[in-house]
Amino acid sequence: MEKQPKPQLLLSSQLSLLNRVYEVTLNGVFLSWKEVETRQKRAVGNIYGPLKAAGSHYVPVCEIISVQETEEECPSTDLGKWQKVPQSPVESNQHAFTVSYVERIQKHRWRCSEVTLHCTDRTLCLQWVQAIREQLSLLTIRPKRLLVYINPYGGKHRGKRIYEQKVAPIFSRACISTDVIVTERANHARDHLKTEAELKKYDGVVCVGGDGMFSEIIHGLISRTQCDSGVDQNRSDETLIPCSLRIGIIPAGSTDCICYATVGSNDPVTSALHIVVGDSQPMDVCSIHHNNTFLRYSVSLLGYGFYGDVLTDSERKRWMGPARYDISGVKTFLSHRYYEGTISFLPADENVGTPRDKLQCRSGCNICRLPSLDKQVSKDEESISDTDTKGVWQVIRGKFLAINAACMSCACPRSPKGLSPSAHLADGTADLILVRKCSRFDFLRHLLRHTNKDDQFDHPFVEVYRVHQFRFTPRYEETDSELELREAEGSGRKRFFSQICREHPACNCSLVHSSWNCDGEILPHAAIQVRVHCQLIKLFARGIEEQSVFEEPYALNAI
Ligand SMILES: CCCCCCCCCCCCC/C=C/[C@@H](O)[C@H](COP(=O)(O)O)NC(C)=O
Ligand SMILES: Nc1ncnc2c1ncn2[C@@H]1O[C@H](COP(=O)(O)OP(=O)(O)O)[C@@H](O)[C@H]1O
Ligand SMILES: [Ca+2]
Repeated sequence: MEKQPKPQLLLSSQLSLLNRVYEVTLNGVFLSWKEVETRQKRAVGNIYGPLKAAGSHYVPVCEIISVQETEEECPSTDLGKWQKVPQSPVESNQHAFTVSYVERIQKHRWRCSEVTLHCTDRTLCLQWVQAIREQLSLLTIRPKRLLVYINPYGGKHRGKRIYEQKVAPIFSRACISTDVIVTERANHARDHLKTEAELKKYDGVVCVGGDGMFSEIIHGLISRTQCDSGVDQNRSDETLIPCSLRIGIIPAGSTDCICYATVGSNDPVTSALHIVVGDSQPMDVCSIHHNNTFLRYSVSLLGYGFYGDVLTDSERKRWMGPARYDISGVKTFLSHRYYEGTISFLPADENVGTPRDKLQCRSGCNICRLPSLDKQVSKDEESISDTDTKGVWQVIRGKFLAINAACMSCACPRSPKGLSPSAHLADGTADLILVRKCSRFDFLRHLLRHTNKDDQFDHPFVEVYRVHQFRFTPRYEETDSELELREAEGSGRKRFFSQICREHPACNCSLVHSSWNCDGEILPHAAIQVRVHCQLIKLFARGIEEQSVFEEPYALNAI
């Protein structure tokens, strides 16, 4: 392996911290402070092992939040402290600066930590502050100005408080200026972004709320971007223009799966810190059309049958807060409804992996770095029968308890590995999961596997495909010729029965329709066409970090 050149040393001094002397060093990559060993301590070190690792701290410059000159503590209270070790020249000083930086704690959460270093004189102190600030100013990926939307009614109605108490102080410490809009109605944020917001003024948009609120933000931003570039969203074959502004999610909703699946936790402070350091995570977006009319975009779950019915029922119980999903989940499970229809899909190349390969998408994911692009764009219905070897549409008919498409894992606290644990955030594909009609007991086993380590796809009634595009037509909307073709395969009695049902859609037979749950919103149509747009948006996130990143902070040989 090629040896990395050592970064240039910028500043190095002996400064004091909690009555001890440290060698403090700044280079273009790290700020480090290492305790200076006294003879007495070295002797202890010989007994218990080297002191170096224990007394050394390394903070990557890109994880420093801010630096400021520290207001002096009252000298009289400090005096005793300083007098304890009077020999050292650094300890008689009163000048100090404080560096705030990212610290990793358990479960992928980040915290803002601080170190205050004391200097012999003010000149040295200012020199340090200036040197660190200069390094921070080179980090041009960091946002300086943000547009914040808060949904005050998301989740447990704590959005405003979460922002004011946990997020705003971090932004102000990082010298980020903000314009804050507390929404007054549903779609306020979407409409404001679409038509009014002066987007040029900002380096990013922050969404304080749940998946539904995030959905509003991306609808506003994507529509605005297409509109500004003259792209017609109603055409399902259009190549959409990626949005340039990044979006930060401060979780304050009910499921918050987009935050959880891109950061690894639902923690407002962690999200705020990912925004401050200027992380960037590209993300796929599905466009959903009904004939040639644009309906919606989706980034997480698109679910017909079970998840559609859970959402429809839970909307009536919004007053319950996040618990509504549990109550509606049990109710929907007990109703055990199945739906008949046809799904056709354009499978992805196998070199992007498969939904069952157990290769999870993590920070710096290789599959997302070289995404598989949907080269064959379907122009119309004809391509369903396209026999081109590059991408052949496949057709599946049947009775389904659930049809789910996951553009990413959809991991959330309810299901830590998610609906499709190996789905990728930015590979240009979605995982299409078909759960065929089965017994209640089997369906329960499948559902419960979302909550433990067992493979939820390892059932004979579950199929999963990695796709670029798919379509769904519920049986009651199939054209007469399609139905006749299918019914010719069945018995005359079945044909008579289904005809009756088409005339009585309210009866409890297999022709009753469900709705699509699209990132927590109900879609008005059951027959839809879906296409994945690779990396259409970017978040202030970096994907879920491997655990070892915080267990062994950084490769020390890079220093
Ligand atoms: C009987 C035991 C059942 C356990 C099943 C656990 C499966 C959990 C899989 C959850 C997948 C969630 C995908 C996220 C969807 C969100 O977009 C949506 C809206 O979230 P929001 O309310 O806006 O935060 N939430 C739901 C529950 O539909
Ligand atoms: N001020 C508001 N009043 C009512 N509804 C709003 C407001 N702002 C946003 N919404 C809507 O609230 C819905 C739920 O928001 P979300 O933040 O996702 O919370 P939850 O996760 O609890 O569903 C979204 O569909 C969003 O459009
Ligand atoms: Ca994807």
